[in-house]
Amino acid sequence: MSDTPMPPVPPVILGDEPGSFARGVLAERHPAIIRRVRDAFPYGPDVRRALDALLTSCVEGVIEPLPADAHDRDRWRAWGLDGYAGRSWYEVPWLWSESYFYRLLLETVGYFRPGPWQGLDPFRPFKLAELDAPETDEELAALDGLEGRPEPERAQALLHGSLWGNRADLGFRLSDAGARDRAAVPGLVADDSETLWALLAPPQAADGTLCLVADNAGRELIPDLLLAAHLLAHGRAGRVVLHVKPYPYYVSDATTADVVDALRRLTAAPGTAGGYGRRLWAAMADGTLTVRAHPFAAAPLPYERMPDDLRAEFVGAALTIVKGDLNYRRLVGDRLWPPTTPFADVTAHFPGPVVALRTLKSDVITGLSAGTEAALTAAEGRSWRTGGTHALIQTRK
Ligand SMILES: O=P(O)(O)OC[C@@]1(O)O[C@H](CO)[C@@H](O)[C@@H]1O
Repeated sequence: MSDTPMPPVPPVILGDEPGSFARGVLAERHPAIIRRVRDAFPYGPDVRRALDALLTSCVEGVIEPLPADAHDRDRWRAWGLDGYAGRSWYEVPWLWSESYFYRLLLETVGYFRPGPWQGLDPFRPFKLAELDAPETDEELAALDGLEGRPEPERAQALLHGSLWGNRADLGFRLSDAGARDRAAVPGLVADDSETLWALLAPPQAADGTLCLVADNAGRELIPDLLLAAHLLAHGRAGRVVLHVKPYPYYVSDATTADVVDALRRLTAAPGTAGGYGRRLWAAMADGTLTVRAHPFAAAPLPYERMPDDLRAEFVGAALTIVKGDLNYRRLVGDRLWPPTTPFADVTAHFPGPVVALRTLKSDVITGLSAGTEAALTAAEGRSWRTGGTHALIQTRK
């Protein structure tokens, strides 16, 4: 914790401000996602009608409750559903309305219901296209060039692979045609990687558990797994627990099925990548690498409100790495903090040392120096916050 007193806590972000990024996600990104899903599957007339109704509802309607027999209705009620049902999507916390949108989309396509579409990930075609892309082959082939380099250099390269892999967020790309082509800006807006490596220094780190809170599947998850394999192989972690989503979420968020797809992709790859894949497969088989899919991973709430069982897992970890933009919003609180608010202050609630690896794709930001904030704003106005071209590594010991 820093010594300076915390400034007043700003209110949570809502989607009601015209022209705001949050409103654009609700009014434009969500309808675009529904259309893409509708086009990607030969759903029958009932599902199509339901998707059309959801599209209308999420743009101009109100939040509908879950069906009375939904398996997780009580959970969503505990997460605030009763207070928000019947209200406009735009006037409740943005984090909540986004999360609930994905839950309702799964309801609409019959993901949780006994029937032909049960368990079929509506985002799977997009995830597979990403995994099969030639760019993935190129990224895997680049591992051969790292062989023989000193270990710290390889570790740093894999850390950056995992960090910048966070640009591969399909929700972001599906609704922002230019996102893929915009160049990443190599300089990080915050870089605590030295502290991160100190926390993962061998030999002490070799006994510790690393929690890796994953974000996107495919081209983000593969470098996450490569980083995990490297840390295990070099005494920087004794055990890795990979936290994924319990069901499809935010289009490309990783589930257990996506971990398996990524591992199969790796094991089938030639050269160095295939070796990483086989070691990771063996690590899952012997329990050195485990996967967790806690319901709270897809909760519409900040991590400050995590349940005790999940808290206990993070308490036991030597370090937790939290990937991505949404997890960052949940970690620091989905609020328009003054950008110089210390990261250590807003993550003081987190049980144990924590590192955020994130490309900037929403308005939330903390932990910048005044000079960095001023330079970014002078050069780009507000777009540096949401364009996905900047990244950060922030640590709280
Ligand atoms: O968490 P990720 O994959 O890095 O990004 C998720 C994201 O695209 O979705 C949200 C808006 O829908 C934003 O927080 C962010 O831009």
